[in-house]
Amino acid sequence: MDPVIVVDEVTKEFTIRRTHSMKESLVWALTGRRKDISDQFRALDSVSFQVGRGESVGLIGFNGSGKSTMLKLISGVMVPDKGFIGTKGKVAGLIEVGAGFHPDLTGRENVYLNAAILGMEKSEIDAVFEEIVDFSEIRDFIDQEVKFYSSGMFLRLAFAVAVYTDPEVFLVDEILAVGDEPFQKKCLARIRQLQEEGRSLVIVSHDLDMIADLCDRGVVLQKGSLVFDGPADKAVEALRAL
Ligand SMILES: Nc1ncnc2c1ncn2[C@@H]1O[C@H](COP(=O)(O)OP(=O)(O)OP(=O)(O)O)[C@@H](O)[C@H]1O
Repeated sequence: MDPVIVVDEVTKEFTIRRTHSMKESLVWALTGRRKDISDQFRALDSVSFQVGRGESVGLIGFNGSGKSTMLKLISGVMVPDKGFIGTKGKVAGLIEVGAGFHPDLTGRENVYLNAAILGMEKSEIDAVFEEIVDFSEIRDFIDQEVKFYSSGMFLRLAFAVAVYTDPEVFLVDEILAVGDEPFQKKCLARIRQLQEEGRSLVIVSHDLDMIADLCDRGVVLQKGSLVFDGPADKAVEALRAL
């Protein structure tokens, strides 16, 4: 396998800030503030897997199992506490829809901003701008500030920008959740096109039938640990049996 993503023994912990009673805080202060008063929560525990060039991998698991955290680590918006993550080629993602969008800028300005963040030159963006707008089908709103967009309109523009930036590796988290049915179909068709072009995909979704249909492989996370890595249909069976 020619890996484009390597995840090696990756651990990610979050600090949970909970409220403490007066007594707890007092005891903590009087005992010399020795023990850390905040709790550590391990969202990912020594997870390892690889994604090969041209492969489509579904990342599945119940709520809170660590899927989105894993995608954020692969995209580089978060860093692991332990372990190593490596990627090859341009990675584009649809992780938190609209996260890279600035609310006070228009759709048009955000397309340029996001595409530039994803490494495109202005001339390259000019060349695909019309296609991005056509794909998103929100031409009438492209010069409106995005703070007035609906969540579906955000998704449309964010998905269009991500696919037209020509990524080697495409990361998608619950892509279809807020899009209407015609747009979902269009996104799926575009994803299949990326697959045919030999791009690598990592998809997070609770739509297990779609994962089984769309992906070659499935990785199952349970409470932050990898519990299955194999053919997508078998991964879905493994998750349903948990
Ligand atoms: N920034 C953060 N600070 C604290 N805890 C976090 C943070 N991000 C995620 N977590 C915790 O890590 C765990 C894994 O979250 P994550 O979003 O990766 O799960 P998920 O598998 O994508 O869940 P879902 O299917 O519900 O979207 C959860 O318990 C969540 O509360």
